[in-house]
Amino acid sequence: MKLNVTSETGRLKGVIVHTPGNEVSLVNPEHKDELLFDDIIFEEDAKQEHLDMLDIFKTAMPSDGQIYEITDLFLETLQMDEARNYFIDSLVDKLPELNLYVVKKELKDLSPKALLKFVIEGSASSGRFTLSPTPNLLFTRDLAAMVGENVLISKPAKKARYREALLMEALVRFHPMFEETNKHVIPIADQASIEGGDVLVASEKLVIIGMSERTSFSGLMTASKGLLESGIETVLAVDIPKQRSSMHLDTIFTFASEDECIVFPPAITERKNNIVSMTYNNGSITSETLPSLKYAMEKLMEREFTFIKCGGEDRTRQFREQWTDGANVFALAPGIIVGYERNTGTFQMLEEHGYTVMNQFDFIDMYKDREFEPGKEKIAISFLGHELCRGRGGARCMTMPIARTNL
Ligand SMILES: NC(=[NH2+])NCCC[C@H](N)C(=O)O
Repeated sequence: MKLNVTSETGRLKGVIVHTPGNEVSLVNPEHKDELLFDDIIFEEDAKQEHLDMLDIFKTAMPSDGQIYEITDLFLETLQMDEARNYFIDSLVDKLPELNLYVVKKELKDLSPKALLKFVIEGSASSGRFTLSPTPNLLFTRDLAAMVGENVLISKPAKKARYREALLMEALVRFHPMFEETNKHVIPIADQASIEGGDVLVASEKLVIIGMSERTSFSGLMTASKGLLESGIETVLAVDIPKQRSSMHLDTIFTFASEDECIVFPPAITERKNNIVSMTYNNGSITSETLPSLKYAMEKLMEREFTFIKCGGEDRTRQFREQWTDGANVFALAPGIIVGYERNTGTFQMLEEHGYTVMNQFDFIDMYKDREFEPGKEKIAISFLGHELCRGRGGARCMTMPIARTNL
């Protein structure tokens, strides 16, 4: 599969996900905050909700579309001696606070499967050494972002996500799937942070990056420089509130179609002069402050945009639905989106904007005997995610698209 993503809404052809496993059952409520979970989640239901979400994807994707489980890709990577050694060395060297040098030899002796289990769940069969689990692996979005044929490997801001990032780095570096892509890695400065949830690929020319709790100024600037050097014409930086509830730009702003976005009004439309556009001129970056995101997008993309309010008009509902990822929809094709069913105010707004609202089971049933072909009809598909949403992420957070085709 050729890896290439030049929009947020082009028809989805390839996507990397992680169906939650035992690691979420290992979250102790005493440590949930440092593990970036706001509650403990029930593994069996979370798993089922996730598998049901994947069934929607399978129904909507073209017949040659592919859904990859990230643990399968990690395992294939760690089966290569060179990759395994590289990964263990970086784990020991880059996370010195874990004192893993003590068990470095033991780690090298583990089978690829046991090593992966140790990294994700935090304990190896010998039980001699334990770490906290990595329950956020579920949010594959944050580990990297495909931008055109380039890949930006995230540098997480939070310790709880460091191990995931190292796995991702080894995956991109060694897995044959990334053989072409790994020649086009956007470099990020040391000690800078940037996470995939802050990177939105608006078009082949325009990337939007959130400056958030997770993406630092230097993360933003080095990523922007790399992207502009790789052929992106403009990067729009969006300064957003640095807070838990909106840790990434995609928690308050996502694309639904080529000219419609779902937005959380208090942090998007009610903020002014928080946008900086950056372009590249003869080796240096030129910047300009712009009054609003809508203004900037309309100017740069040369079309009008409709911003649909997450939660609808009622302010409390806007806040409640943003908290449960109402603004975090994922597009399977332009105007074909999925989001958590509980965000009823958001779905109502989508209906008012011409979307047919359907639940996951009706959608799957409707296309069980025929292939889904995206056409003019806009469809907002709702799915159950009462457990999943407690991890503070929605459909976009749980997906890392690697191939989309523009219709
Ligand atoms: N792209 C996203 N919005 N991801 C959500 C990640 C949520 C996760 N618990 C974290 O705090 O890291």
